[in-house]
Amino acid sequence: MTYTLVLLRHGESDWNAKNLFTGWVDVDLTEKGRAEAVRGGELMVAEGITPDIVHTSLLRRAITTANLSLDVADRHWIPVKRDWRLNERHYGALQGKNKKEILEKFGEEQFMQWRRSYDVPPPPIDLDDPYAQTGDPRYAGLGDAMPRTECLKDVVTRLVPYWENEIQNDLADGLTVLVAAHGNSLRALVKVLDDVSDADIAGLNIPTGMPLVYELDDSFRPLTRGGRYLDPEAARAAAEAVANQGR
Ligand SMILES: O=C(O)[C@H](O)COP(=O)(O)O
Repeated sequence: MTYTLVLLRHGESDWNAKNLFTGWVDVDLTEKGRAEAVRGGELMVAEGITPDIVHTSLLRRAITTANLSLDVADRHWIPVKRDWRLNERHYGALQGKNKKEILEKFGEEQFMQWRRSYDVPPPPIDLDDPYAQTGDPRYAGLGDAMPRTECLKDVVTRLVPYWENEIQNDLADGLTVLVAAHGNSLRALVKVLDDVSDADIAGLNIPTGMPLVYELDDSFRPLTRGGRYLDPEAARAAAEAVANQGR
């Protein structure tokens, strides 16, 4: 049995366009981001990929991307599951800060450590920071699990139970699963899928709005490491642009 898993990072957001660290701040898509989501759906149609169920984060940039891409594919009606475990990495006190300004203020090494190290989180966000999620009803059930910052390792830790229980269960039922999520929650999932080392994951960047398809074996291991972007040329260029953010 081969299972099909499609990963889709949301289209360009307002804060991607403004070069701001976003994390759990619930910003919308830009017009370009909406067009990317539509194009993602068109690519799935062209490849004959028909998602049977969609999993999203609790953030509107992922939810709207899923809706737009599924609408084009005439799959707007499929069941949906949403979970905070698919949210973007919480960017701590960097949320709302400009990437270029943080790079200039703290230097390349610190900037990259915060952005791409596996286990060094940014400083925690103050609970009264305007970009904290204090009191946000969608996280009311989290209690002590509510993060004030996260490194990628923290994201792997919170994502793995969701991958193993929710997503794998749907795959095992023979469903084609679409996961609409974020740059770093998808980096975490790819790390687990492809067994990428803690060091090498720093070099992996996920472009916005580009479907990445994994065919998986009975043990949910990829048949092809790294999966397959439906538009590989565009994905390579867009991933490069993500890598260079802040410069
Ligand atoms: O939260 C953010 O700022 C972006 O979605 C991901 O940012 P990064 O590529 O700088 O980690």
